[in-house]
Amino acid sequence: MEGVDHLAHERNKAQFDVAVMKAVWAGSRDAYELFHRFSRLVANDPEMFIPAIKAQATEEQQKQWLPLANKMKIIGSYTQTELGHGSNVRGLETTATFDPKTDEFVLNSPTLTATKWWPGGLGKIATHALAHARLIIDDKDYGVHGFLVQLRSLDDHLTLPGITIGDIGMKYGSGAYNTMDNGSLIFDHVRIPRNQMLMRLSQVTREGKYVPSNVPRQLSYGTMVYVRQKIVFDASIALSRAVCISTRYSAVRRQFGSHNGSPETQVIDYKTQQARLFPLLASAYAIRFVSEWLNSFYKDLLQRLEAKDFSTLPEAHACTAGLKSITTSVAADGIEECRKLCGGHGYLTSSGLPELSAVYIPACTYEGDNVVMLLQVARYLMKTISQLKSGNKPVGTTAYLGRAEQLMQYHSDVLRAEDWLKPNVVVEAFEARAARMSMACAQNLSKFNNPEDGFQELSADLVEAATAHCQLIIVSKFIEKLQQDIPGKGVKEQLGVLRSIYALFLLHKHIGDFLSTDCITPKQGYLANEQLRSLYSQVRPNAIALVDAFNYTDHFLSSVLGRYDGNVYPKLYEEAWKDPLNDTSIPDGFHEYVQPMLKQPLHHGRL
Ligand SMILES: CC/C=C\C/C=C\C/C=C\C/C=C\CCC(=O)SCCNC(=O)CCNC(=O)[C@H](O)C(C)(C)COP(=O)(O)OP(=O)(O)OC[C@H]1O[C@@H](n2cnc3c(N)ncnc32)[C@H](O)[C@@H]1OP(=O)(O)O
Ligand SMILES: Cc1cc2nc3c(=O)[nH]c(=O)nc-3n(C[C@H](O)[C@H](O)[C@H](O)COP(=O)(O)OP(=O)(O)OC[C@H]3O[C@@H](n4cnc5c(N)ncnc54)[C@H](O)[C@@H]3O)c2cc1C
Repeated sequence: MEGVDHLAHERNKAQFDVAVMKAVWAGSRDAYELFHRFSRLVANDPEMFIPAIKAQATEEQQKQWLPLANKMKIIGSYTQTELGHGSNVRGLETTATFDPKTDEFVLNSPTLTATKWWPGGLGKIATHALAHARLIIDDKDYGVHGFLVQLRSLDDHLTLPGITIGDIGMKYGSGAYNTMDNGSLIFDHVRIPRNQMLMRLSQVTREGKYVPSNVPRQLSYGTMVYVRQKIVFDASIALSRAVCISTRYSAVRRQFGSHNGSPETQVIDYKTQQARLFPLLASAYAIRFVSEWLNSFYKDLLQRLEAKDFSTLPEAHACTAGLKSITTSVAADGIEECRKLCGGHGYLTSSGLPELSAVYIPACTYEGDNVVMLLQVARYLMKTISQLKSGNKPVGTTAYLGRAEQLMQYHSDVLRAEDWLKPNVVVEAFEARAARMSMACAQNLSKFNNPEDGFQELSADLVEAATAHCQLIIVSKFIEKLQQDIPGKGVKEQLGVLRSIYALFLLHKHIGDFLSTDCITPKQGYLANEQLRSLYSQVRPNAIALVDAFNYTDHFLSSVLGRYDGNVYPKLYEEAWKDPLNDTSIPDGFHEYVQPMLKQPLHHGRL
C-alpha cells in the first residue's frame, strides 16, 4: 500500500532521539543541514587532479592552472599508474627528459609496460594529464616527478601529436564503474614547456640544474594522503548504505515460526542474522567516527606543513594508508554480507546491492592495494619500535608502544561479562594485543642479517600486526568520540552499545590473536562473547532508528529492499515488470529457434 509506513512499529521501538543521532552521524548540526540539502552530491566526483595541483604546483603554477581546472576549461586526469607498475611508484618507467636547447621536457613511454593504464577520465574525456614520469637531466635519473601534459586539442578534442589514448575496456560487473573512462596512454616524444613540471617541491632551472627542495620528498606523495583520508569517509558511506538496506529488509522479511496463523518471524529476530548484521551496523558508525578524526588529523597536518613542521607526516601516512586499507576491506566484505543477509532478493539489481558492490570493491585496490598499505603501516611500527632503544618516546597513535614493557606484562582482569563494557578494559586488551604482535615481529626481524629479507619473510605476520594496530586506532577513536558531550535522549547510550559491539565483535573474530599473545584467557574470551550476545538484544529495538539516523533518501539508496516505508513486495513486483523481457509475452528469437524444436515430430514417443 502507498503511503503506509510498514516499519512504523519498528520506529516506535526506538529508545533514543533519532534527530540528534542524525546530527551525530553527520558530524554536527550544520553538517546535517548541509547534507540534507545536498544529499545528492556524489562521492565519486572525479576531481583527482585538482588536489594534486594544489599539493605539487608552485603558487605561480596554481594561479595559471587552478582557475582553468575549477571552471572546467580543462579536464585533468591523475595519471600515475602504468601497465607494468602500480604499487611500486618508484618503478614507473615513463621518462621526462630535459632538453636544454628548447627549454622543454620530452615525455616518452619507452616500453609497452610504461603505458599509462587505469587513470580515471583519461580514456575519453581528459584534456590534460598530471603525468608521473622519471625526470632525466643529462642522462641522470632524478626519480618520479609530476608533469602537466596537454593531451587533446581544446578546439576539437582530437589527441595531439605523439599521444595515443584509449579506454582500457570493460570492468567488473556491468554497472556504473563502466561509465568511468579509465584510460591507457602512450607518449611518443611529446614536448612540453619546462614550466609544466610541477615545481613546488623541486625545480629544474633554465640551465638544466636540478634544485631539490629542503622539504621531505615524500610530500610529492601528498595527493595520495589526501585521497586516502577521503576514501575512509567514503567507506562509512558505502557500508552504512548497505547496512541500511539490509537492516530495513531484515525487519520486513519473515520466515518460519508461524503459530496458529500468526505472522512468521521477522528475520531480524534470528540471532544468527543479528550476529552478522549488527557488527556491520556498529562498524559503519566506527568507520564514520574514525574518518572524522582522520580528517581533523589531516587538517592539522596541513597547518603544520604550512609552518614547515613535517613531524607528523610519517604518522599521517601510516594512518591514512592503514585506515584506508582496513575500512575499505570491511566495507567491501560488509556489502557482500549485506547482500547475503537479504537472501535471494539481495541478488536482484533492484536491491541496489550488486551495483553498490561492483562499484565499491575496487576501493580495496585503487589508491594503494590494501596489503601494500598495511605493509607501510608495519614499516612505520617497526621503525617506531627500533627507535624506542634510543629513548624516542612515541606519540599519537603509537604512544602505547612507549608502554611496551608494561603491556608485555598485561593480563586482562575481566571476571564477569559486564567487565567487557568498560572502555579502559577493552582498550588495554587491544593495546596489549597490538603491542605484543608488533614486538614479536620486531624480535623476529632482528634475527635476520638483512632486515629487508626479514621483512619479506615475515610480511604475513607484519600485516596482522598492522591490522591489530589499525583496529586499536578505530576502537580508541570510537571511545574518544563518546567522551565528547553528546546531548539527546538515549543517544550516548546507543552509541555506547555500538562501541562495545564493535570492539567485542573484533575480539571474538580475532580471538586467536588475543589468546596466543596471552592477553586474555579462554574464559575471558567466552565472557566477551556472552556480553556480545546481550548487546545484540539491546540493539534490536533500535536497529531501524539507527539506520534511519544515516538520513539517506530512497533515491540515494536506490533499493527496493531498503525503502524507508518498508513497502517491499509490491515494489519488487513492479520493478520486475520494468524488465524489457516483459515488454512482450513471446521473447525475440522464439519463432526462429525454439518453436522449430518444439515442432519436431516425436519418434516412438520421444524427441
Ligand atoms: C578527490 C577525491 C575525493 C574523494 C575520494 C573518494 C573516493 C575515491 C574514488 C575514486 C578513486 C579513484 C581512483 C584512485 C586513483 C589512484 O589509484 S591513483 C594511483 C594511486 N597509487 C598508489 O596508491 C600507489 C601505491 N604505492 C605507494 O603509495 C608507494 O609507492 C608506497 C607507499 C608503496 C611506497 O613505496 P616505496 O618504494 O617503498 O617508497 P619510497 O618511494 O621509497 O618512499 C619510502 C618512504 O616514504 C614514505 N611514504 C610513502 N608514501 C608516503 C606518503 N603518501 N606520504 C608520506 N610518506 C610516504 C614511506 O613510509 C617511507 O618512509 P621511510 O621513513 O620508511 O623512508
Ligand atoms: C577502479 C580503479 C581506478 C583507478 N584509478 C586510477 C587513477 O585515476 N590514476 C592512477 O594513476 N591509477 C589508478 N588506478 C590504479 C591503482 O592505483 C593501482 O591498481 C593500485 O595502486 C594497485 O597497484 P597494481 O595494480 O600495480 O597492483 P599490484 O601491486 O600489481 O598488486 C597485485 C598483487 O600483488 C601484491 N603485492 C604488490 N606489491 C607487494 C609487496 N611489496 N608485498 C606484498 N604483496 C605485494 C598485492 O597485494 C596484490 O595482491 C585505478 C585502479 C582501479 C582498479
